[in-house]
Amino acid sequence: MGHVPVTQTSQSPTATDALSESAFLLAARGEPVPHTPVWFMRQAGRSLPEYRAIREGTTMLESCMRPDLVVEITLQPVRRYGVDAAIFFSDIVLPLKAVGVDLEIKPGVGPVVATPVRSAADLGPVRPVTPADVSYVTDSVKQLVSQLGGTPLIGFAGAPFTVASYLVEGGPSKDYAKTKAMMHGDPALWHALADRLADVAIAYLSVQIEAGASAIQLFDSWAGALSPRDYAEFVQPHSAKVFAALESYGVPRLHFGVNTGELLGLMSAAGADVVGVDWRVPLDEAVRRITADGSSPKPVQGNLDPALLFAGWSAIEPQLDRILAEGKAAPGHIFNLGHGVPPNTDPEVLLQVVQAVHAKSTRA
Ligand SMILES: Cc1c2[nH]c(c1CCC(=O)O)Cc1[nH]c(c(CCC(=O)O)c1C)Cc1[nH]c(c(CCC(=O)O)c1C)Cc1[nH]c(c(C)c1CCC(=O)O)C2
Repeated sequence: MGHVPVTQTSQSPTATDALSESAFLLAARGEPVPHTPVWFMRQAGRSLPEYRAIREGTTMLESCMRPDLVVEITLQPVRRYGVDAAIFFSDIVLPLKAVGVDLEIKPGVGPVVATPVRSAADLGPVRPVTPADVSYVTDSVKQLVSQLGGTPLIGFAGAPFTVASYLVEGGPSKDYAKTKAMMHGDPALWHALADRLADVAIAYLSVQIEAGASAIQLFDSWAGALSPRDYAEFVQPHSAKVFAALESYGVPRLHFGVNTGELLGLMSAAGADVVGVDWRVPLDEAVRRITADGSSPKPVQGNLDPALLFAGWSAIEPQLDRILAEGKAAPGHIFNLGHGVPPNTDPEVLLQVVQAVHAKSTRA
């Protein structure tokens, strides 16, 4: 797809400069930063009382389709924590719901699909969104970009493997047995499904970028269930298609999965500009793995173990120092957790983390 680079026509020149020079975008480009930027995966959500209040009586997927709620929920953690980026409030299964795939998000469980994909006939409903299917996404992103000013908005989508796992298993899974059985037992069906899901991600991310998102993150949360060999054969080409299709927009492309220590090099090579790292591999070691094939180092994101948020400040603080020191091995470091904010996290602890990372990393 040939794209014209996005220009933020709705923004004043000053706001556009502030955005482009924001700590998050500087770090994502591997340029010097005034301080290490911080945001948290799942920063909007159940850990915030103001989120629980506004979500009352509305299902997760309904909320994603209402710009008033999307805008407010996306801004809540920016206001409360002063994070360096906002992440769009949506879900990885929203673009499937928007084209009529019969699914819901069950509270405390996750996405549940009515008719799991078992044969080529089941692929029919799985098609990319058009902008008209998700006009509420365009509306929400535009409102957010104008309200956020110099704070970047991260758009996101689920990567083909992670979204396929919900479609094939019918819901959350521990072992991904049906997904792996399809890959190896019916590779033609697997590749047809993953290729469609690449197109789904491309279409959904393009809508967000064209509406003004400053960066995108492709979540392959569950790819860590795969061996490097299976990842390379069955997943990497499809994720690579997504990154390649978005390249001409010129926005940073982040890539993240849990338990992906053995896959960091392959996920980087898929075309990520910034590689997300969970807590299992230190950031300096992550840089070694990303560059092991001879490629240049690139910015990394991570990697505080979310469990540490419950350990008390005297346990957290030395970890921040360690992570900031190890992050210096990369040309850019975006501070984050190694996975999402747990629902029972004390918001005060997250505020303390943001302020401490900023204070410790501010250039004299
Ligand atoms: C695997 C995955 C999903 N969704 C997502 C992923 C990839 C990120 C990851 O690895 O955590 C991505 C996602 N989902 C949500 C966001 C919003 C932005 C943010 O990070 O703050 C993002 C980036 C909102 C949400 N998505 C969901 C919630 C909880 C809904 C609620 O409040 O009831 C939120 C805030 C639901 C959801 N949706 C999904 C799960 C596993 C769940 C949790 C189920 C539960 O424990 O209730 C699928």
